[in-house]
Amino acid sequence: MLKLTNVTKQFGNHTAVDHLSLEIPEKEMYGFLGGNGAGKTTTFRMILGLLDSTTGDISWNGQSIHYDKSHLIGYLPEERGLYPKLTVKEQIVYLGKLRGMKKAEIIKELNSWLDRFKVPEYLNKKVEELSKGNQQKIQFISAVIHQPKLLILDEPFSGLDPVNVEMLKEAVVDLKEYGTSIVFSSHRMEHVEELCEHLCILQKGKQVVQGSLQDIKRSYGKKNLIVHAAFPLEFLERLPGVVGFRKTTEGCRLEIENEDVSQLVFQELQNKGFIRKFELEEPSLNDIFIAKVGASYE
Ligand SMILES: Nc1ncnc2c1ncn2[C@@H]1O[C@H](COP(=O)(O)OP(=O)(O)OP(=O)(O)O)[C@@H](O)[C@H]1O
Repeated sequence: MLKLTNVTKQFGNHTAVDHLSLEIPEKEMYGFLGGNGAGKTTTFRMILGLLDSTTGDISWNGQSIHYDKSHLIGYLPEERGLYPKLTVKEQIVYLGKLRGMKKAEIIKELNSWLDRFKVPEYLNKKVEELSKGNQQKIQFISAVIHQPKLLILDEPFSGLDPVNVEMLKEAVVDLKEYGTSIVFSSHRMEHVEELCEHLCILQKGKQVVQGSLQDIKRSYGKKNLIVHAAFPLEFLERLPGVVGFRKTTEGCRLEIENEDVSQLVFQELQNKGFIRKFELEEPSLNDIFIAKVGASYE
């Protein structure tokens, strides 16, 4: 289990990470969210031992994490860094050996990943000859080749087409099922919503939301109401309890204070004309993210 207790990182007077505490057990994918500059990469660097925390403690199964534990950890950084002139094989063999693996073992593992990603022909290609998306697959392989117990993925799906996103998602879910603890950062809320049971949202280094996805949604309270109708719906905006209104091609999407407000909306719609859809929805993670940090996303 990865445990961060009251971790703070200061750069001069600037507090990049402010009393961060979290726990990530085995077989768990933890969503780590925040706008630009929120402190995600700084946290990852502290977990990796590349930066020392100013105060607080980071431990893996009860022991402090040091840089010499790097074989335990796999890291896919946001800024990709492969050697363009090396072939895929040379590259991964080099990185695997740094993590204490034997050449034969590395090649076996690499071939199985290349097969899985449907690119076995890339084994002897230079990295610079591959498309950006395929380089991304190789970078992913370089992060998992040594079967790390803890995997840190910073924006793993950026730059990938939808087919490859699905392929990588399946790989990540399998690693989780296999027992890996995964920390996953993304600006794409729907990916986090799909993959993570627990998450936190950072703003200016502080956790403004944390817990299970289900509890976070429940405690947010507000719900969305989708209405499709054959008559104008603007009047709904003025009803008490309706806190947001967005016109859509087929009707509108309301944000309501709580689910009881849907009764009132339903009554107001009756006898006004044909209603094709009336549906109460949980708030999306995107709604919650925008409500909590939207004003200062940049
Ligand atoms: N080495 C450093 N020296 C000084 N300030 C730093 C350093 N590294 C990060 N910061 C500052 O710490 C804050 C957090 O940065 P960090 O890179 O961790 O954010 P992030 O959440 O990863 O953002 P993004 O989503 O844009 O990658 C920012 O205000 C940044 O300017």
